[in-house]
Amino acid sequence: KSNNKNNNLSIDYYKKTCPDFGRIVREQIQEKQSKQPTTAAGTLRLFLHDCMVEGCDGSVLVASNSFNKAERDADINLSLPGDAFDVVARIKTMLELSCPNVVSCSDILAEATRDLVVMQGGPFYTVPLGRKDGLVSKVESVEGNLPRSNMTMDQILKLFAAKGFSAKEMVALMGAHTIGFAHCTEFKDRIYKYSKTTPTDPEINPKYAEALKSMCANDTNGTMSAFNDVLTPNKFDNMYYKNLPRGLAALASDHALIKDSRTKGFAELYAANQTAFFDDFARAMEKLSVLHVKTGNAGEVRRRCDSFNDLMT
Ligand code: HEM
Ligand SMILES: [Ca+2]
Ligand SMILES: [Ca+2]
Repeated sequence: KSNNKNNNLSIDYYKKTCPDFGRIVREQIQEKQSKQPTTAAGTLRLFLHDCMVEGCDGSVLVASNSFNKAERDADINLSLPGDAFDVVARIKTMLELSCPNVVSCSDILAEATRDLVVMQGGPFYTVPLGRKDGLVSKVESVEGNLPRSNMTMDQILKLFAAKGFSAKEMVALMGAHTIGFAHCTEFKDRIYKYSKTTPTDPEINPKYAEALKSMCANDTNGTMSAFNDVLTPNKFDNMYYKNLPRGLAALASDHALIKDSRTKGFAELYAANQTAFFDDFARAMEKLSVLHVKTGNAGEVRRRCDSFNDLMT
């Protein structure tokens, strides 16, 4: 059952016009994820970055051109991995062969994200379909709509509240960090210049802090990264929450979940009860996946996911 009504989306939107939609998405994500195991986490983050800016409308997929500097060029989006964009492009190519000009890129991203979460062991949730792709993607729209690892919990809660998410839903969504990476730049202040008296946050597990330091010391070109869940980085489970009290979170924003009375109880609940986490994560993802969706004439079905159909807009 969907929490969101009146958005004109439906589960069987492509039933007549593109009956193989679900199968094609599943086949492509399985092939891609088997070859590039970072695809799932990258795609889940790409989906978040799409939905939080202008809604789930594929605006993050558009590449900049001479007429327009797009969202992709915002500094926070530069670390989105190419494999995530690639899996969407591959699905689009296959769908254009099967049912040309029918399936939107925003629907592809929403469905692929869900299937990748399931493939990594996470919960199934329904993805209603019929999103149209947005006609706007501006680099300036990004700032202020996406969370940063150096934000206070107060700022993070406000940001998610502005998109309609409760503290509990936000904590459940953060469980996405049970898979994937963070680059050294995102946590180097916590290990090298935490305070005047101690360079390293004493709440990071000391052995883990040493491992992070020696890894990031070799980070000459900014490519080194740590798992957001160091124990089960490829498995979608509730380990991320169990890691928090052990000092095994690299990102300050992850550790902050157990430092704030508004979020701590939920993080403890999900650490103790994976079923509760899966249920709440699934409902929160359903909600995220219909955030400010565009239907009818408010958008288009892009021919290519990385450009608007009218190249001069
Ligand atoms: C307080 C809120 C959040 C903050 C501050 C935050 C911040 C970050 C940062 C800094 C990274 C590392 C990016 C990099 O260095 O490449 C990251 C990765 C990731 N984030 Fe979040 N995030 C938040 C919430 C979420 C939510 C709600 C989701 C999804 C529902 C999500 C999904 C992911 C995933 C899957 C990755 C791994 C990406 C990869 O491996 O390529 N995050 N996040
Ligand atoms: Ca968007
Ligand atoms: Ca995990």
